[in-house]
Amino acid sequence: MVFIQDENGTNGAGDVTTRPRQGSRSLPMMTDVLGYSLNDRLLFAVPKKGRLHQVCLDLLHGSDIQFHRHSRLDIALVKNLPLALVFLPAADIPTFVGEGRVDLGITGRDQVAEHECIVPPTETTGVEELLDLDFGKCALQVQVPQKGSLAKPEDLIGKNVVTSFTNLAVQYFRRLEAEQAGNATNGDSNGQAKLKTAIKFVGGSVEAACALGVADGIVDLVESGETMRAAGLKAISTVVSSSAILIKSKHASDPKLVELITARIKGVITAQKYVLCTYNVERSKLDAARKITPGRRAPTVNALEEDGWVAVQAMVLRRDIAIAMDKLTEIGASDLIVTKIENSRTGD
Ligand SMILES: Nc1ncnc2c1ncn2[C@@H]1O[C@H](COP(=O)(O)OP(=O)(O)OP(=O)(O)O)[C@@H](O)[C@H]1O
Ligand SMILES: O=P(O)(O)OC[C@H]1O[C@H](OP(=O)(O)OP(=O)(O)O)[C@H](O)[C@@H]1O
Repeated sequence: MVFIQDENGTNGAGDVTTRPRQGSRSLPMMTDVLGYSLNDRLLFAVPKKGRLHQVCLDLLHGSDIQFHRHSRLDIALVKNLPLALVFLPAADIPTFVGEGRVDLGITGRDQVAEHECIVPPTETTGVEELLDLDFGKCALQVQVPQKGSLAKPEDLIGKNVVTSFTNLAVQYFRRLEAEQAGNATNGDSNGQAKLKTAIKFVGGSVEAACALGVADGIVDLVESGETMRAAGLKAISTVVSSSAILIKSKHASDPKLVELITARIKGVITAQKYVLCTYNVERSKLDAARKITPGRRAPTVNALEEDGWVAVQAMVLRRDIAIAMDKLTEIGASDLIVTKIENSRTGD
């Protein structure tokens, strides 16, 4: 049972009934709960747990998407927009959005790739990527024990591989086996020889599988590499590179609201990526200063009361700001101030 909560934060159990949604779809919908209907609301799926959960909540907060969610409830109505949040496991979000049951979602690109292995997108189904959210960066990698004879992915052919991403792993080893057999294919399973490599599913702590003798190698996510190193593993190949993405259904019910939410989220992501740098510099050094801080379009330059000096303001990538400040200091810039950007609309 999925529960729903009204705008005032009151709890209520939600019946699941079949109702046509507004727009072109006819969908099973949770409706008429405590007098509130979801039919007029855009549905937005958010990871309910795991690595992406808190970052997504912060992103919603930064985008002024206001809601109150009771800890036991998987749906929360948004107070200030015709939107309802649906809290789902990251792995399930591509299914709900891909089938058009939910309009928008945030999940990892790896989860979309895993889903698309078994449910390839068609003209009317599957998800569209709206934004790369620049967090949740990781890579799905083939890993083997540091000590041992396995050195390349081909060495795992015919052996045991453990993963939570069985579809991507099957596709990967199917291609590898076909290549080894001198019969390269696009990885499609139709008419292919039986897979020699055994791909086994585990839901978590995949890294323990080799040490416990369940696997010869694993296919698992790596970010910092700490888990892999601690488990005595090394990466020998990358299956998919991933980050969190905003996705939409091909039948999203309210395109204007989708656009508004995308713009708000993009504003927050951009704000997090950049800082605002202001400083004073001699006008004779302005060209050099411009090269160091070109801004997104161009820096803002204002005359100072003091002759021969200007004040400059420009957005600078957060990761580049220390080097930019070093270089500005070298050309004689002074009064450098770096400010956090709370939110932004950059127009592209
Ligand atoms: N170490 C990591 N660093 C960055 N992103 C990650 C990492 N691990 C997973 N992710 C991203 O987060 C998504 C969800 O993974 P996670 O394991 O947190 O979800 P979960 O299985 O729902 O949660 P849990 O593991 O708590 O049950 C992954 O598909 C991936 O895109
Ligand atoms: O490279 P690292 O920064 O160490 O991150 C990688 C780890 O993060 C993920 O697991 P998570 O911690 O989410 O838990 P899980 O094993 O239960 O999936 C992933 O499955 C790795 O185990």
